[in-house]
Amino acid sequence: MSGAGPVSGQLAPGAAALSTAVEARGLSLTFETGDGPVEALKGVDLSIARGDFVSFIGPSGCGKTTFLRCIAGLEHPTGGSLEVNGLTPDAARRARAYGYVFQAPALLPWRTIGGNIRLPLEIMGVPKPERMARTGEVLALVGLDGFARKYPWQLSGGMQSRASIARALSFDADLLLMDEPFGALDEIVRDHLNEALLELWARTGKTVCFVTHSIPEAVFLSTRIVVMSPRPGRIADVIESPLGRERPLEIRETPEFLEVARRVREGLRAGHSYDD
Ligand SMILES: Nc1ncnc2c1ncn2[C@@H]1O[C@H](COP(=O)(O)OP(=O)(O)OP(=O)(O)O)[C@@H](O)[C@H]1O
Repeated sequence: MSGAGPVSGQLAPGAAALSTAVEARGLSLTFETGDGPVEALKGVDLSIARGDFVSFIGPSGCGKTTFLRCIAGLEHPTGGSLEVNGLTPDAARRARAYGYVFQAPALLPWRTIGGNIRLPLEIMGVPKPERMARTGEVLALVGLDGFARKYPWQLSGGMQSRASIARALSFDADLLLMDEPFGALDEIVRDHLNEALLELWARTGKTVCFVTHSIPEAVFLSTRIVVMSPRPGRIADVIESPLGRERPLEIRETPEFLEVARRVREGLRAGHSYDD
């Protein structure tokens, strides 16, 4: 993803001095269901530094999406504490502290790509000239210059993913929450978007929370990998990546990379993740 220069970071009021983007202490969320309580998260302790790229990996139902939704203020924890840029998740949401990229691109089919990207800005009441300028900037940032007037159906799956990332970047939040954004794409497109995402992260310095089911994707992208296990949803391991920030795709064949992948796999096994 190339084109525009880095965009100015916009933080929640008072957040500029903070070095921590997300701070969870003893975080729990139990859903009351017809079949009884479901402990989607239990006793989660995690501190995410600003500028980190943190991946969440674990089997279905271990609480990855629930944790992201708690950060976004879309679910409310039933225990513990959670701060986002030093604010409660609700206050952070109102301060537009994050951009959210969903599993599917979820672009409105009746709006052009530019129209989709501008939508959050329209809702925020950003003046039209600024909206147009921002749209151009973020499209360039994800490598989609010249596609503003196209409709979603005119773009490939990979380009739609880029467009949904551009939409999440439109109001320049310094935290990007990404819930398995590339899960439905073929491997070659996914490789390409992984490289593009790393480049974007390097250019913008944003904090990224990224959910994935793929060990190689988690290891390739992250500065830290959070391995989760289910029933109850909790953190089984947190792995600090020894890999540098410069990461060509070939790094996946190096002994260092394979060693991190092995540790992630071990963490998944220790959580009995794929055995039951
Ligand atoms: N709104 C809800 N009501 C009841 N239970 C829920 C709700 N949302 C999630 N759950 C349950 O909470 C647990 C954690 O779900 P969550 O979607 O966070 O897992 P996940 O790790 O993201 O899974 P996946 O990899 O399949 O997306 C699961 O058992 C799920 O069924």
